[in-house]
Amino acid sequence: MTRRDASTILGDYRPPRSFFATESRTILCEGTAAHVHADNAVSLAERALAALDSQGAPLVVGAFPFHDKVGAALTIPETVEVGGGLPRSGARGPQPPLVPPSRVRSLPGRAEHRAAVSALTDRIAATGLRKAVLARALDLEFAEPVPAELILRNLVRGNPGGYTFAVGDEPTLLGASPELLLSREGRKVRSHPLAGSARRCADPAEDKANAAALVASAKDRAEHAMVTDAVAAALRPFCETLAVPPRPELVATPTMWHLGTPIEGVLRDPGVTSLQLAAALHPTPAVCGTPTDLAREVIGELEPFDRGHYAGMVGWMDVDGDGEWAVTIRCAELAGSAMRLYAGGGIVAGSDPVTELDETSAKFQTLLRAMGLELTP
Ligand SMILES: C=C(O[C@H]1C=CC=C(C(=O)O)[C@@H]1O)C(=O)O
Repeated sequence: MTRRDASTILGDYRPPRSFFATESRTILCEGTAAHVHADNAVSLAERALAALDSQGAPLVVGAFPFHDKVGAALTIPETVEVGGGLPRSGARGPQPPLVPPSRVRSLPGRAEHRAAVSALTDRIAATGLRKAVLARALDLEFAEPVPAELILRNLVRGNPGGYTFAVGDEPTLLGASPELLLSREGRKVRSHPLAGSARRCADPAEDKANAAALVASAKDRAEHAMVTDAVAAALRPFCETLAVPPRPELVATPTMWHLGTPIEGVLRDPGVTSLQLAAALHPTPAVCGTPTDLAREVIGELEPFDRGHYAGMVGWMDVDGDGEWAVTIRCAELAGSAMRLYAGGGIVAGSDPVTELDETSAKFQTLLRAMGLELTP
């Protein structure tokens, strides 16, 4: 493992290398010493640790998809470069030289998404389902191959505080997630569940009013509480102490306001790894729902596309079990000149189809802005 300047590391990223950055750390991985395959998150966690031990490698990186059935592969890289946090301005950087896409298609269409939200609220009223996250995919087709490295640089620059990643090749998973699923450093564990959203506005008064309305919204607080409760319940058995603030705080990203709850715990058994803990949490109701099985079923029925790596987890783990795993949201999969963006929102009793459609449209802006595209999908 080599230490390098964070900006040099970012400059060196190009597919098929893997990149992952937080506020305080930048990681670039190259080559594949070994793949770690598993068909569920729990066995992936076990195999990853065994592979790190047997390879004598510093860390494992990669992404785990939403559905277990897709199967997951993490990579033990041949070389790893690590740096500190990247300078981030929050401003848009130089735009990638992209001409607008020749084709834009929402899956489902806007009217169909509103209809699906209505169908889901009916289901919530009639059954034991309390929440499910309904997503849209946005397919963009360009005349030329899209440069992943330019989009990544703008994602990093435009999302201070985000977990920025680029993993794999054909497709490359790219994104800037605001949500920490799990980090472990020694015995200290952290999670930062987010749920409950409002769009940011250029007009400061309107922006402030949106934030105030979000904090005051009983619907959003209920939607948020389901995630926090699930995360706390999953972590508690592993923890000697677990601090869960009683009320969420307002979290700002450049495109969205969210309700967020910073959770911190101290592990009972220091041998439990970050990936084992992340596997115990995944999928939280921030991307699936409550109860999990009913939500997964209704998502499969109502979403007309495969989530791929969207709504999974992405990150790294070292040989001591320390690591950081972000929830794979505000992301896209890029293959040559074709790109699929994903955005979803939690639906609960009282969710409004038009507001929910607008929320997904606002969430797409993380990627669209990084690509210099002005679209309101
Ligand atoms: C599922 C997504 O966001 C989650 C994270 C924050 C807020 C959310 C919400 O308010 O619905 C979602 O649970 C997404 O961005 O695709």
